[in-house]
Amino acid sequence: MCRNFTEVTGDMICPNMVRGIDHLRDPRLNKGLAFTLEERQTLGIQGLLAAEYKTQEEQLNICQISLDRYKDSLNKFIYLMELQDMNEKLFFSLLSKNVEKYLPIVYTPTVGLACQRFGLIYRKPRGLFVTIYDKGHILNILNNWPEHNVRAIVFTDGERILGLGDLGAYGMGIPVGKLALYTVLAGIKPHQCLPITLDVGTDNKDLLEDPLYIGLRQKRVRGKEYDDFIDEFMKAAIERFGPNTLLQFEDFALVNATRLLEKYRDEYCTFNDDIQGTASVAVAGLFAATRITKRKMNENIYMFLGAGSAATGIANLIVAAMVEEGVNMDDARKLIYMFDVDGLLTNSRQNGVPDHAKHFGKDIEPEKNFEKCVATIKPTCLIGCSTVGGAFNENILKQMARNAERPVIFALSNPTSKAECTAQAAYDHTEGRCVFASGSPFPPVKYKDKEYHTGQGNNSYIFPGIALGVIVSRSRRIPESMFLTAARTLANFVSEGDLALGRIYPPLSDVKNVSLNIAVEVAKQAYSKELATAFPKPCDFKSYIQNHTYNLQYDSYIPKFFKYPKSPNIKVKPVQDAYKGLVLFF
Ligand SMILES: NC(=O)c1ccc[n+]([C@@H]2O[C@H](COP(=O)([O-])OP(=O)(O)OC[C@H]3O[C@@H](n4cnc5c(N)ncnc54)[C@H](O)[C@@H]3O)[C@@H](O)[C@H]2O)c1
Ligand SMILES: O=C(O)C[C@H](O)C(=O)O
Ligand SMILES: [Mg+2]
Repeated sequence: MCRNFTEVTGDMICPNMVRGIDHLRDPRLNKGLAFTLEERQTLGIQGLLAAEYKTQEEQLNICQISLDRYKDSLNKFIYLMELQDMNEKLFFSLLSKNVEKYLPIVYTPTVGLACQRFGLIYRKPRGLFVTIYDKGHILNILNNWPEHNVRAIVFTDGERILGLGDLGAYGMGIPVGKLALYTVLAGIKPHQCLPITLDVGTDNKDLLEDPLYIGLRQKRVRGKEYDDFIDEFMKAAIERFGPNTLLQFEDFALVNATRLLEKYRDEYCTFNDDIQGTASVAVAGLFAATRITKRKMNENIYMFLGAGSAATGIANLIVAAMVEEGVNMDDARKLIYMFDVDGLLTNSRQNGVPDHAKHFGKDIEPEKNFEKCVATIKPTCLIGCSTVGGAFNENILKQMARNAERPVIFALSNPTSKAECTAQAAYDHTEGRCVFASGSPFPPVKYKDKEYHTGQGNNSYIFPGIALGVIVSRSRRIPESMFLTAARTLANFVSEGDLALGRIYPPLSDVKNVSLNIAVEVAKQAYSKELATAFPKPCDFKSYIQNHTYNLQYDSYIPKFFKYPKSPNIKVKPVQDAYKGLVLFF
């Protein structure tokens, strides 16, 4: 039996005709043993499956049992990737069912390990690899992508994968993981998402010598040739998929991240997740923390370890938040200190202040000892975006406990091994008085017989909702104000119960609702700023957006008008319990 794809799925457009067997081979159509007998017979696939019928719920239980059998997190990751390649709805419904349990596998920290071992676990390709040698015909490569209705691209050049450094083409795990979260946390349809790795080589010596490496085996191309390549990619992306295609920069190194964002933000529908998404989630956490510390945003002194993409993104949004609350911009900047690999950002230090962080250079004596800075400057908020695991040592944490009654400590570097301190260390060395968040999840902390559930200050609370709002409104651009709005929306979701548990973010199980609300605010802003291009403007934003999201439930492949002809000679008899739902002919 042949049918059109559009007819089958309702929203996929594909000129190819779909045969019965394609329902087993195509992960978007496959339901495994959940094909009813009627479907099996209608599609001509009866006998290609075992006789048993299983509901989606039963299949989910089997997946959970299978996953629980694996002790090694990388094996869990491989299982989930294979599930995604086999049965997309089952994959996404499994992740949605228990976000707290499965996010740490498809996302940080396990995705970091998966990227490091990408050559070993690479089986079925997912996403596009565009290499520097495709320069001049990138559009042709994008034309090879079989989906036409792509609305969002997450792309990396693999140079700063989490805090793990240059992983070259192995970085593909990141855009794939981010886009899985687009669907799980915001309900964006999977076929509208495209992960891309821009392969310009790698400067990672180990990878260049790794026999398993799958990318270009050469040093990174830099300078004009790199810039021209990125330029051609950006142009080709919108030529192929339309002018309002969302282009999310992910895990670019500091040398490129800020300058590329500045170059493209007013010309394309683009944002840098590490700069802007991170800023938004961190500021949301700081907003929520004010309810515990009773200090307003401008009653804090902020100290960053790391002054790269994430740190300066956060610092700039903290300033914007204070300005919105009536604080003078210069006064706001004075409250923020930064410390990078060369020491405190002071105007008189040897290498000067890097351009991207120039607003935060201070006219004080240079200092290379971070611990000393924490003791003399006495920050009340300490924010780690340095990629240096364990950098917030016992002395530093104890000093923070002296600096404030309720010190705020964010260890945002990923994956877990790169976190500036663990949740347990933060509580132990601040007598349980800290307000803590980390980029990767930590298990609950016990301090003096009380259990605390610390929050995950990760941009995953932000980028899916921003993307959903941008996609549904077809916004032409993504102004900075959307990230501040997203931060306020997220902070409003933090309940008194969360705060009592020590959490300044809502539980991960609420993220879907958070994303929906962020999307509503983002879309409203797109219309009010005349950036939206989807018309007519919706009356009820929430239900409009909900109507555009992915349905996790299996589709029925029996067209409504189709009545399966029952032969009078066939006796239909329901079989015993083991064959629940399956009707066999005897
Ligand atoms: N939680 C989140 O949502 C989130 C979001 C983005 C980035 N991050 C994490 O933050 C980290 C940094 O990301 P980025 O994009 O800012 O990277 P980046 O390369 O742009 O910046 C790293 C910064 O750390 C500084 N640094 C390096 N070694 C240092 C040392 N020994 N002492 C002091 N400073 C040092 C560098 O000078 C630089 O300023 C990564 O681990 C990343 O995973 C987390
Ligand atoms: O990927 C993450 O978990 C967050 C962030 O984008 C990062 O680069 O660390
Ligand atoms: Mg990132």
